[in-house]
Amino acid sequence: MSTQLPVAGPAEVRAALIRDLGADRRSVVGVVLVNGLAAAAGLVGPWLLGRIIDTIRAGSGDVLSAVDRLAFGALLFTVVQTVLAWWALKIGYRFGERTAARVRERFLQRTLALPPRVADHLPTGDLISRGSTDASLVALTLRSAVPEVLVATVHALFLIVAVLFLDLRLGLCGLVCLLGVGAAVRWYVRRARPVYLAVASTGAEIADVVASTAKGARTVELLGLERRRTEAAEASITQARSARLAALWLRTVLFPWSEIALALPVVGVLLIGGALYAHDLVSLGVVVTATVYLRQLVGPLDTLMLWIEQLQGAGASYARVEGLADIPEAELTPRVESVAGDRIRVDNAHYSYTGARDVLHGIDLVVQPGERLAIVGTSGAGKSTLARLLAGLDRPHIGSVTIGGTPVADLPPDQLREHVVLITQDHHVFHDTVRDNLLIAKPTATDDELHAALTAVGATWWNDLPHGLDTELGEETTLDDASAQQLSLARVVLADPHTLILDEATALLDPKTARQTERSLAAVLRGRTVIAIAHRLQTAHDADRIAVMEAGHLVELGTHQTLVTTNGPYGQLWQTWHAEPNSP
Ligand SMILES: Nc1ncnc2c1ncn2[C@@H]1O[C@H](COP(=O)(O)OP(=O)(O)OP(=O)(O)O)[C@@H](O)[C@H]1O
Repeated sequence: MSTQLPVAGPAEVRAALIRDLGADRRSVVGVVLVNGLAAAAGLVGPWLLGRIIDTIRAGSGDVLSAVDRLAFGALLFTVVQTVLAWWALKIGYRFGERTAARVRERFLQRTLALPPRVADHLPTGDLISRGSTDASLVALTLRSAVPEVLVATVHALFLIVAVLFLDLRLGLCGLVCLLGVGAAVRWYVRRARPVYLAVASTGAEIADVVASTAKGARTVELLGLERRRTEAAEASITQARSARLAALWLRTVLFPWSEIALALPVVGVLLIGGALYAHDLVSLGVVVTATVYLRQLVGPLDTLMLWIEQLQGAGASYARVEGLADIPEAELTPRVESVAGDRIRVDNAHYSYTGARDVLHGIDLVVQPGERLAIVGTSGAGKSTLARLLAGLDRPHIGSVTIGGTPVADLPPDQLREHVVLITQDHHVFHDTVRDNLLIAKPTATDDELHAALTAVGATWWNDLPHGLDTELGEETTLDDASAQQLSLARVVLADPHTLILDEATALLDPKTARQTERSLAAVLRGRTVIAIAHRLQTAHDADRIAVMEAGHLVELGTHQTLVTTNGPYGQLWQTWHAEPNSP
């Protein structure tokens, strides 16, 4: 597949948002209802103010006690409004937290469900920035923006409807003056999506360049590529800067324009209301109430403006987070009902990393269940590439690699690890408890099974852990290399695959760690099919059969005895090695 991750379209983002809101619809309805009550309570204060003015102007009866009653009413409703608004926000924030968690979990599940051959080719920086920066922005927006936008929208609608009810002429005047705000928002929203998508993707580009430079730091140093990598980083920073400046420019136009536009309704109503009052067509109290309502409108509209800006950035991030769902079906792996047997077959497998040059040229190989096969060959012969195909981390572009007739690379991760596991020197210990580090291999395992797996690989250190399986690794306890390797071998015991592929599992370890790891490995290998890339000919000697590779071809296949007798490439290698003074 392409190395670019898809971005969801506006319709998909809308659908995802509606689904997320719908999943917690009681809270959404709660926010709207409670806030509606708060907004209604907020309308009473200005209306009572208008009544106070009109009562004073009329001057009949007990003006003072009437004004006192009206003022007390205004105070009471202000308190009610404050309490209701606080309650609405509380429901809203809780809803936001739950929805944010749902979005993050969905992203994580989609990422974990990707088959290794897809995940392995994804741009790491882009994936990381979607899972961190983008997911956080979406979470923050859902937590804060959705409740506040709902609250502000309901409040603004109530105020507009109230002015219209109070006096239709003043209400219409206010609405016409509000058109300026609408025009500002329309202008901004039309331009914002591509600009914010560019901000997010150029940010991811920087992460990609930095991550790949850090990952290949030794190669960069060896080949003297520092200048080229620095230039690549500078180019991506320049692109990110232009994208951010474009976003900033949109903001510098939107905010001053909307500030001016927000003042217009008050000015308009004061002018028209003043003229109507001068001709006795409206009372002073109504003009004051309408002005206060429209003045109050600035609060929610300001909030909406601020969030519209944030929503554009969050919308772009939502599109990136949801984009993972758009990876074509063909790239994903449906569950395979059953795999018929444990036999591994490689038929005419051709593979190319770049699409230009094949590094494997028509490999044919059958590995019988329970067999120990060693793969030998000079550096660059294609041993590791073949191991990746056998482990389902990639698929050949011509030919096939199957287990029990099913293409290995078509198995979803949880099914794949029940059949075949590739063991290299790369083991990962998560900053998590020992239990959770092990359960990723078999989520249903009991504590007894976890203990048994650790014991099987000789990881006696688990007895000394301060909190047993609940000990946090990386915080309370750090594991040395041999123990970390044992932990990952215990995962293999739990996954219990019938086939193991070993690629440099101990080649670069220091002798003490290597010896310890080899002992642990021996326990794991028992009773399984083993395909080992052999760096020492002694390993090949002990195997049932040996496959010899040269320049991407499988040139010999047979038992040690046959190959030595034939005296082909392996026989000659064996003789040379035997002639060396320190060979056994
Ligand atoms: N990620 C990659 N991108 C492009 N080419 C690659 C990549 N990995 C390996 N190759 C090339 O594929 C060919 C086979 O490499 P491979 O690592 O499979 O050989 P190997 O026999 O395992 O070698 P070694 O024993 O040195 O690990 C080599 O020419 C190598 O340069």
